[in-house]
Amino acid sequence: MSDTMEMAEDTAAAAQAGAKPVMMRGRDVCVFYGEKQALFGVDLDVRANEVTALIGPSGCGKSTFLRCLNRMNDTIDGCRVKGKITLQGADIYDPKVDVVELRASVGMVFQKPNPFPKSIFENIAYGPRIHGLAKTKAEMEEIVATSLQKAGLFEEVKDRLDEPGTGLSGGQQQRLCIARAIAVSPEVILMDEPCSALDPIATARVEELIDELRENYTIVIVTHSMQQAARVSQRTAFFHLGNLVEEGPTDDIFTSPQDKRTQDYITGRFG
Ligand SMILES: Nc1ncnc2c1ncn2[C@@H]1O[C@H](COP(=O)(O)OP(=O)(O)OP(=O)(O)O)[C@@H](O)[C@H]1O
Repeated sequence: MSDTMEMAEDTAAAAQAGAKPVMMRGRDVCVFYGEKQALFGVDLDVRANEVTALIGPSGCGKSTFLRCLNRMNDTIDGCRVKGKITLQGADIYDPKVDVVELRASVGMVFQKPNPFPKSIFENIAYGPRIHGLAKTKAEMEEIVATSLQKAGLFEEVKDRLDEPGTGLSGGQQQRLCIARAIAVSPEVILMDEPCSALDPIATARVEELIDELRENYTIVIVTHSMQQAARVSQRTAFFHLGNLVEEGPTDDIFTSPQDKRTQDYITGRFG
């Protein structure tokens, strides 16, 4: 079946079942770092306008899977990805895919806020500029303002857009990085432990933001905190030793996991 037909069937089936349509789909995803296999045949659907949390003990392959979704693993020497991953039905590993465009559609926010050593304005304007999204200065100012608004940062920085992004607090820097991802109009935002370097107040602010963003974007978040997964996600996927053990609605995973390994992890028997 063609990717487009598969996608049309998914959308129809999802609508009938009251579920959100599939935005990204991984099938039989295997990842190798040199000889070492890090992921074993992962099948996972990421649904539109939902937050999907990837949880599991250290080294289980959460970040590896996340990086497959925007081909960030391409940048790691010796890393090979097998299987199929689609974005809105289109194979993202097709040789014709422009990886820079893909990473605009599937943006990424990292563990440690990493603003460029430039002004707040330039941090946001850089992506739209290289993607040719603004024809005039006024259009660029509009994109910068809207992106900062969507990331809940505009009010705090509107009077100092020409000051360095690195001068903001950690939580503000992380929201700046989220605004930077938003500025190039992504479909999906990947977040790799986005709160692990933040204090509880900044964490709460970013978690609220994630909840707001789901209205317009699809979010996949790697988190070590089960409380965070429970607070922010609608679906949770539990990984263990490179395998996807189970996935489903977050409430089900936390209240009635099907697999003993999931149960042991969420009850704190290992981690
Ligand atoms: N660049 C790399 N080179 C070699 N091996 C790697 C690399 N990145 C990850 N691995 C290995 O792949 C496996 C999965 O790692 P990954 O970072 O995806 O797990 P994780 O669940 O995100 O872990 P953590 O919660 O500690 O961040 C681990 O055994 C890890 O050592």
